[in-house]
Amino acid sequence: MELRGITKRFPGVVANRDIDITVHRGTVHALCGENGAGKSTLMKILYGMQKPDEGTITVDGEQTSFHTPADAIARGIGMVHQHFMLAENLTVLENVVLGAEKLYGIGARARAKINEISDAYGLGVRPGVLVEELGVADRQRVEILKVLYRGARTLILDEPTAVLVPQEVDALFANLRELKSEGLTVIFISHKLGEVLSVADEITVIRRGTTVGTADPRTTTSKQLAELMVGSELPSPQTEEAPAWHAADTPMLQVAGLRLTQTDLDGVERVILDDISFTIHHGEVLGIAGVEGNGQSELVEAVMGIRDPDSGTVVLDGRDMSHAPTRRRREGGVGYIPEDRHRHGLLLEAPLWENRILGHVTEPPNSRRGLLDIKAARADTERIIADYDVRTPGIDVTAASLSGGNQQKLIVGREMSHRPKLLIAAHPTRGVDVGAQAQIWDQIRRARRDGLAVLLISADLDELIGLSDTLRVMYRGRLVADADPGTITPEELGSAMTGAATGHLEHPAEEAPPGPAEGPRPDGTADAPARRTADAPQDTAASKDERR
Ligand SMILES: Nc1ncnc2c1ncn2[C@@H]1O[C@H](COP(=O)(O)OP(=O)(O)OP(=O)(O)O)[C@@H](O)[C@H]1O
Repeated sequence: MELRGITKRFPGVVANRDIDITVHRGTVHALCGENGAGKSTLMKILYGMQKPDEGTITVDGEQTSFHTPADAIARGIGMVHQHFMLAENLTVLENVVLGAEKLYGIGARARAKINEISDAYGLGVRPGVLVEELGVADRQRVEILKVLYRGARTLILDEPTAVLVPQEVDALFANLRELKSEGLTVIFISHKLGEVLSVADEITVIRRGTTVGTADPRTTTSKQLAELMVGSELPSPQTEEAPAWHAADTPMLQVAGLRLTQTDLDGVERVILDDISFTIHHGEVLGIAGVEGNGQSELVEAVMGIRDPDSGTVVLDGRDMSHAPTRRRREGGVGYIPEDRHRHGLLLEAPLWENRILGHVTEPPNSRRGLLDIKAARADTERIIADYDVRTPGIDVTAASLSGGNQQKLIVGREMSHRPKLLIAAHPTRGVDVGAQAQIWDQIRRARRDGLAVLLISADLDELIGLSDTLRVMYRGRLVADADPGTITPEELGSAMTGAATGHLEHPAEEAPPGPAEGPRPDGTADAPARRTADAPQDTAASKDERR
């Protein structure tokens, strides 16, 4: 596939400027670049979601132009989005055939085809299972299978490893190698440079909308790749960890006996949060590790007052907030970086300066003596954009027009600007490039030294281990084990999380091959002694068979 001279302009921004890329069949091709470099725009063009202003796309020697994703699919190009688009209450088979009934029907032929594809690429997908019973990694495989079922020979994956634990990443990469060996082509976007180097055959680097070069993963280091991305030597490759840090004894957040149940459509009651209790002290980061879907999101929403638990208490800095609305909790000093930035973090169609006010209407500098101070809010938006390096043509563009990573930087900047006492941070650096990630980590560490308490949820285990003072594992709505962030490795933590969570599911494809070397941790260490878990009941992550 050849892209030549691709240019795409948006008001005030040239997202892609004369981009050239050649992707060879049967390879894994990675696309790297800073937030806002133009990667997603390029992939959207390739998938028919956006039309380039200039340039040509040639597939198998034939020049093509895509007007819709259907055109791209017809030419064998499929995309797996970061947000999975599966219907939970349908089976794998139903999800796969939905909208593609004409291909192999909806019965035995479709089932046979799914099994055939699954076997051919070692995906281990079973057509009869309900999607709601599947973990994140399995859902991703269903999404991949869905695209293959429609005849894709080239797969575009948008940050496919963002939600996976290390073992699942290894398994995904094994799948990608399998696809490649069958002559399929994979193009993927990732900010995790260690992973890029371990799986890609070719790397194209985009900087400020232009291709600045290709890198050979066999001879390039993460540092060199990052420098190619930013266009200069990295000022400091690693974030500086403060000297040994001890949190104060004063509790900032006390959660006790939190229980949340939900009744399914068929009347069955499911326990989402089961007797959750913990305390976070002033200056303490409590990290909660768990495979997505084990109650972490609901816990965050219960603490924020977005969800009403059945019972339990939430005490913030000595004040009972158990029944307080979200706004009062925020005014009580809670900063919130939500998991879903589009649903809870931003007003996508509003300009950046209005988004800067969002959730903080009554606080300075946004308001003065009860009145909105738009001038001050606008000026502060400019400041956040400069401080957090949010790449945008201005503060009057909509949040929707920012790249994903830049949207995230805006949210982090907004929440940190109000000097919260407690920060509820769900995946605070998801989609953020390596440079900005280090900056956000530093911000959180600095604020922690001034007493900030943090409830941290993250699928990035390096981040979770690197930032947390206390680490707990969540499984099926319960906090089942403690881990020592000082000694545990991401692989061990990943095992603790997946071992419990997937113990009852079939995972043939998760037999990971000898995987590529993992990158270093944020604190610079590579290996650590065995995991130490405490107070882990018998049926917990720690004691279950970790690899099925
Ligand atoms: N619909 C749009 N309207 C206006 N500007 C846009 C639109 N989509 C993207 N842009 C701009 O184009 C540029 C490239 O954005 P893009 O999303 O392609 O970056 P990216 O490399 O994928 O970044 P990230 O790593 O943060 O996802 C950015 O400056 C962004 O603000």
